[in-house]
Amino acid sequence: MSTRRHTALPKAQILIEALPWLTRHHGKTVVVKFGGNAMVDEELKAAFAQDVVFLRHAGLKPVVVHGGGPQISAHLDRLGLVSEFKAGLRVTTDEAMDVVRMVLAGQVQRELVGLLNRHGPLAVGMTGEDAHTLTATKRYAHIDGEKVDIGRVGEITEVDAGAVQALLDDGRIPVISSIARSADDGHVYNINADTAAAALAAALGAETLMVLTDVEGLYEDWPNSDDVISRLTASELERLLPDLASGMVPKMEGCLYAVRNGVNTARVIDGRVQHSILLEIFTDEGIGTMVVPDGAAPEKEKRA
Ligand SMILES: Nc1ncnc2c1ncn2[C@@H]1O[C@H](COP(=O)(O)OP(=O)(O)O)[C@@H](O)[C@H]1O
Ligand SMILES: CC(=O)N[C@@H](CCC(=O)OP(=O)(O)O)C(=O)O
Repeated sequence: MSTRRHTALPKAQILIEALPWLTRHHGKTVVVKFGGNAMVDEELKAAFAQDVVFLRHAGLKPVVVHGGGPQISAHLDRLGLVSEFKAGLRVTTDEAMDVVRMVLAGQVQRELVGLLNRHGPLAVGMTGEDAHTLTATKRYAHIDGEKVDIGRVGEITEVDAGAVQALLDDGRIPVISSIARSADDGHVYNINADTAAAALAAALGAETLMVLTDVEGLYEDWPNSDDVISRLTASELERLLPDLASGMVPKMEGCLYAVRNGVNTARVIDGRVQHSILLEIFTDEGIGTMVVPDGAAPEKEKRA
């Protein structure tokens, strides 16, 4: 008797390719930073939510930290307020801080929670203010050796990951806005979302920090060529940092901080590619740029 050919066989092969990655990541915490520019397309947002829920059902513990730079700028613009960035950070007046908080916690975070919860009672939104998750003091920008006041922008001084961990232990998906409580004056601070994600990944002892953005990864010679660096060590990244342009600076500083503080890999991946998270975690190829600690053995890496 001849064996019947099943047309669905390739699907089984795809699932089997994911098996080693499923085994490797089972029970591990993955912090995913969803950026403003990767977040403006409705289909991409829905696919992002599917990926995160997939991770959760595959036995990983995803945590979402989100930005919303373009959404904040659009709202400020509607109010007739100008957006100014210095050294990649938004100059945040007291008035702008109210808008940042309202847009991140009241709009962007709510939308992400809603998209994730289409798939079940999983996501719980919070900001870094909640349960002392993120505490910060005033941060200054350093431009050409000068200390510049950029308003209510914070430098994270302490992370208490207890509330986030409790949500993970309860099987939830925490969705966190990048706002911190102030250690010094009872108000709140605006934190770059890449920086917030890296600090949380380290505090949670995450396996991976994954930063979604609107480019393929870290370009070797931006903007002159589109060669993406696929893997680099912490020391190699440290040497590159002074030459990076503003948008990439907090991302790569965050990746460096994460791998220097116990996170096994930090990746920058293209959020414009549908299901980029699944491609990165569950396929042999992987996409984007991966940062590893110095001396990391290739077999410990996800792409090995
Ligand atoms: N070496 C580099 N590789 C890739 N992108 C770079 C590099 N240097 C600067 N950039 C810029 O950084 C941008 C990403 O930062 P940003 O716009 O802040 O992202 P997001 O909104 O996702 O947080 C890219 O779109 C690109 O214009
Ligand atoms: C201090 C600072 O610059 N905060 C950012 C916070 C949001 C953010 O980081 O959003 P993206 O990840 O989309 O860029 C801002 O106000 O735009």
